[in-house]
Amino acid sequence: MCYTRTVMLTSAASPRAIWIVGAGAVGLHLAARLHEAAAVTLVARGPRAAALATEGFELTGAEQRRAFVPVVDFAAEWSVPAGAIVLVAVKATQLAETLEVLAPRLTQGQVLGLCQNGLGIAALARQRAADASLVRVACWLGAGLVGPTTVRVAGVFQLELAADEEPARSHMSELQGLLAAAGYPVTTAASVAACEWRKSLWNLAVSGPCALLDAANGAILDVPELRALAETLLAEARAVAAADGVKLSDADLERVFASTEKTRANDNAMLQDLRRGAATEIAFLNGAVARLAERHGLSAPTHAAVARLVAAREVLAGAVRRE
Ligand SMILES: NC(=O)C1=CN([C@@H]2O[C@H](COP(=O)(O)OP(=O)(O)OC[C@H]3O[C@@H](n4cnc5c(N)ncnc54)[C@H](OP(=O)(O)O)[C@@H]3O)[C@@H](O)[C@H]2O)C=CC1
Ligand SMILES: CC(C)(CO)C(=O)C(=O)O
Repeated sequence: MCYTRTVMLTSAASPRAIWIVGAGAVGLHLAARLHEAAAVTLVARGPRAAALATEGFELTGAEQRRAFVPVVDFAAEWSVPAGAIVLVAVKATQLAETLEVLAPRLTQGQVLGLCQNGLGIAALARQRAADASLVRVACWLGAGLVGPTTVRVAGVFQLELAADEEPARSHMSELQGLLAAAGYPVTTAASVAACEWRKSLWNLAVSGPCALLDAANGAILDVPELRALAETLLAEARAVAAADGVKLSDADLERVFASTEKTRANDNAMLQDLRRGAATEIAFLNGAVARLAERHGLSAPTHAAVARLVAAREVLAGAVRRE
């Protein structure tokens, strides 16, 4: 079933077409803000696709907006218009299967923005969508789906973009302008790897420990043992990042605690995933650091332990089956 209404993009004055694949918390936040400045189409799946097409969607909490944009069902026959910027806002765990279907629908050089948290996201996309112009979009925001068409927003800090080569870098500048026009503070990182590491630091130090203890983010600041654990995780991450060619600054590490202060009441996404028995992104976070450490002849034992414990919780929560 395809719910697309006709969007004509013919004249130079037409708004830029932006296709957002994945209509969850991040996808709907981007759609709600961007649709005033661009011609946004959502690619959704399952019953959510029909609900979004008939009811639209809303942001609640720290940001209140209602929006209504064209919706395409992922399971239908569809193709992406050649000039469209495509933002992929599915979970890291859903990226490979999504790109399997999306990549053949892209034209050579099409801009692909990757919104996932985690390390190795751009590398995965390079393997699956080799002809696309990849732009990394790190989302420093807190939001969660509280219904099929409702997103609760906890706070929006910034988006950080990165691209490693032309023409992706030029496309990144255009995307930066569109996102800024939509009200996001937008910065850029020196490289895709730096962008991935800088954003992942927060998730590496906070998400796993709080998810394992069923605690809100603030526990990292309030419980000295957890703060010490977070500092150990950050120190290990910094050494592995350096071996990976990314120099993380003291400010990058300190920002983890400042962001936690601003989101102290939030239950992080990994905790929410475990609570609802869903797979987490641990393999792209602490698990990825442990693997990279090994590749560089280092060890990151604390990341390895957190990754194993979260993986065990996934099994116990019924999110993944033990083979
Ligand atoms: N939420 C947040 O505050 C933040 C999230 N991020 C990152 O952004 C990414 C997305 O997170 P979030 O929005 O929270 O996740 P959600 O689970 O809320 O949204 C992902 C959406 O993508 C849909 N989806 C998955 N595969 C497909 C597909 N092939 N076709 C169409 N739709 C698909 C999912 O559908 P279904 O429900 O059917 O699985 C779901 O609706 C993650 O990597 C996360 O780490 C980064 C910073 C902050
Ligand atoms: C804003 C912050 C740091 C915490 O909510 C985040 O970006 C995340 O949850 O991934």
